[in-house]
Amino acid sequence: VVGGAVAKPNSWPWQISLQYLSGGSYYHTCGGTLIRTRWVMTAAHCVDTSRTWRVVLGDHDIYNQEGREQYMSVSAVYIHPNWNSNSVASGYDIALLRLSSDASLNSYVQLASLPPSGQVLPHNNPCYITGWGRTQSQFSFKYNKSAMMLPEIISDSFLSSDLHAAGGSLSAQLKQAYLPVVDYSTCSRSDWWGSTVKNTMVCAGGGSESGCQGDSGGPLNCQVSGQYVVHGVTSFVSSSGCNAYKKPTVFTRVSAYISWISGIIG
Ligand SMILES: CC(C)c1ccc(NC(=O)[C@@H]2CCCN2C(=O)[C@H](CCCC[NH3+])NC(=O)C(F)(F)F)cc1
Repeated sequence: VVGGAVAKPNSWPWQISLQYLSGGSYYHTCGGTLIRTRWVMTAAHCVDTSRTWRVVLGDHDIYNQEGREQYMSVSAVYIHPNWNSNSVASGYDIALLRLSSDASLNSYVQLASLPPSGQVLPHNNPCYITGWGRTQSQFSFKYNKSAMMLPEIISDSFLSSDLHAAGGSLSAQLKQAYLPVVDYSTCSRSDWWGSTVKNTMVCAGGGSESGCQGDSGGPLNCQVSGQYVVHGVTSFVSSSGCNAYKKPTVFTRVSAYISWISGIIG
């Protein structure tokens, strides 16, 4: 999350951290939403590689154990059948994870509410994105020696390389940012996302605050009649920067997939 603030611990009790096993340790890679005691909703692009996954419930600081966490293993991954990993713009960026055991619900771990099938929120509907994703965009900077008056002592190898840096690292603590809905007619304007965005998606934000790498799969929490409802699954941002101008964060529209979800979880 770029901008926003650290969330009050466990104030989004359906937010999960999806982690993968590598070299004996687990690493946060995506967010997700607890929708039943044995089911988590996330993005297809988070789980379209075969790894050993775990889901952490009740987390706040992903690098420190604070005693409220529940560590769940994943018994099955259901990726939407129409998902195409080469084309995030086609949509269907949604997946369900079946947990090996039931979550224990308490004040730190709760189920999310999902919207009714087909519900589309109006422009500027209040929503919050939550996640442990990067806090700044990544950047890459190409040096061009001839174009820059640099002392000869600076080696070509250094200069010829791109300067890549993880503009932001993951946030240790869960963050939230206020991202109001951008309606489809605005979001699909040619100087916004154009035809890249589909009406099976939700756009939100578009200012200086946004989702960023590592927030994928997490919830867009929208206020509807005084209650928070998870209307989006964080899907993509601009490849030229997380909070790029007129490129709001794009979410899978959950209300477009309610029948698919019901067909899987019963
Ligand atoms: C033009 C369209 C097809 C298109 C739109 C947006 C992108 N964005 C990106 O590639 C940026 C850069 C790093 C990852 N990323 C993303 O947007 C990834 C999803 C990538 C899925 C495709 N591999 N999602 C996120 O970073 C986010 F915001 F959800 F946390 C790429 C292509």
